[in-house]
Amino acid sequence: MVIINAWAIHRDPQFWDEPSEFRPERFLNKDDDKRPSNFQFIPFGSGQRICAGANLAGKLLRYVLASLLHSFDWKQPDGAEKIEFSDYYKIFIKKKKPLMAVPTLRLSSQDLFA
Ligand code: HEM
Repeated sequence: MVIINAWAIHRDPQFWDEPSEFRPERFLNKDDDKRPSNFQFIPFGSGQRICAGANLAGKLLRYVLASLLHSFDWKQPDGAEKIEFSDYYKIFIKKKKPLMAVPTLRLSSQDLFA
């Protein structure tokens, strides 16, 4: 059985410039082909057992993130340390230090949150 380690692939400098840097703009250029068919970017796995919800998740994630940013102002709790981005990998990736974020309602009416 071959086990593909997506964590290692997603951080391989052979495929990604400065792989540990948070640079979401690297996904903006559609001509720069980093799609799953090239097996450089496989958050949903690949092949026969590829995630059955990949398309739904791709659409939902944008909607969920946009809704959270639109509906709330976000800040760290008082006295919190600087946000720490490092992570570790076992079966899945976890942040080394949990991120605490405090939402505050930002829409003018409760009805707008429905
Ligand atoms: C960001 C969200 C998600 C991520 C990162 C994700 C990732 C994955 C991964 C890595 C696998 C294993 C693929 C493999 O074995 O090669 C998987 C399997 C699966 N996922 Fe997701 N998934 C997500 C959301 C969803 C959603 C929203 C659904 C359903 C509505 C879903 C349904 C499934 C199913 C049914 C499988 C098993 C497919 C099979 O074994 O044939 N996933 N997912």
